[in-house]
Amino acid sequence: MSQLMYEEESAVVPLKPATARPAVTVRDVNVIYPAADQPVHALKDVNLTIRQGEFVSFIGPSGCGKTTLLRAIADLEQVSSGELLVNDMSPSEARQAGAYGYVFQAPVLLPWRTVLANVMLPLQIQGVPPGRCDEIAREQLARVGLKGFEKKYPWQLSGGMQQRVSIARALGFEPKILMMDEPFGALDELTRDNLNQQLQQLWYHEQRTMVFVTHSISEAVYLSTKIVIMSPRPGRIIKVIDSPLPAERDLTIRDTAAFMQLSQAVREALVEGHHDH
Ligand SMILES: Nc1ncnc2c1ncn2[C@@H]1O[C@H](COP(=O)(O)OP(=O)(O)OP(=O)(O)O)[C@@H](O)[C@H]1O
Repeated sequence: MSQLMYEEESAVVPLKPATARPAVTVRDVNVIYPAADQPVHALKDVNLTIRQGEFVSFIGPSGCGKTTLLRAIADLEQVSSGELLVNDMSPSEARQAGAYGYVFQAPVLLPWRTVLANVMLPLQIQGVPPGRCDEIAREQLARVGLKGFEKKYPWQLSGGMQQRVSIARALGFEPKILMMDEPFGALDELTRDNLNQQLQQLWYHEQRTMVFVTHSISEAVYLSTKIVIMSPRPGRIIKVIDSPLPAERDLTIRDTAAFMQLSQAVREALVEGHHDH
C-alpha cells in the first residue's frame, strides 16, 4: 500500500456514481442470539444497499451489532430472518466464489509460518499451484508495503505490520469486496493514521468495495464514502450519511471545514441514537 506503487499512474479515478450495481443488499435482516435469560436482538430490521466501489463504514457504540452485520454479510453468522445478497449471490455462494476477503480485529497469523507462508496459506488450501501461490503472495506483500519482509515471522513484526500481512492475505484472491472488522483498533494513533492513509490510497486507486467497522468518528469520516450509524438494544441502523468529501484524500483533509462538519453530523447522530433508549 505504499504510495510508491502508484507513482506511474496518473489517471484520476472518478468516484463511482450512486447508480453503480449493488455489491451488498441487506433486506429486513434480523439476528437474534438465543440466551439463557433473554434472547439478544443483535440486529433489528436492518436494510442497506452497498454499491460497487463504495467505502462503507459501520460506526456505533459497543454492542450495536456492527460485527454481527459484517459477519452476516460474510457468511460467518446466520440471519434469523430477512435476506442478504452479495454480488447477487447468497453470502454462502459469495464466500465459495471468493467474492470477498475478511480482515479480523486482531491479525490471525500462524506464528510458525513465515509472513510469505501466511499469505500463501488460503491460496494453498484452494489448490492454487505452489509457484503461483508464491508469486501472488509476494505481489500482495509488495502491495501493502512489506516487500523484504517475506521471510520474517509474524512475531518479528509490529502490530501494524501484522495487520498489513492480514490485508495482503485477504487480497490474495483479488476479492471484489474487502471486509474489515476494526482492523486498526489496537494500534497507536500515528500507526493508525498511517495505515488509514495507505488504505485510502488502496481504495482510491482500485475502488474495490470496502466494508469497514470502526468506533472512531475521524477514521470513519476520513475513509468512507458512506457512513452507516448504528445504535444498540436492539442493534439497528439509525442513519446513513453519504460523504461529500472528494474521493482522494490525505490526512490534512481532517483540518478542513467539510471534514469537521461531517464529523459533527456523525457525532450528533450517535448522540441521538444514544438518547433513543
Ligand atoms: N455469539 C453470540 N451469542 C450471544 N450474543 C451475542 C453473540 N455475538 C454477539 N452477541 C451480542 O449481540 C450484540 C451485538 O454484538 P456485536 O459484537 O455485533 O456488536 P458490536 O457493535 O460489533 O460491538 P463491539 O463494538 O463491542 O465489537 C451484543 O449485545 C452482543 O453481546
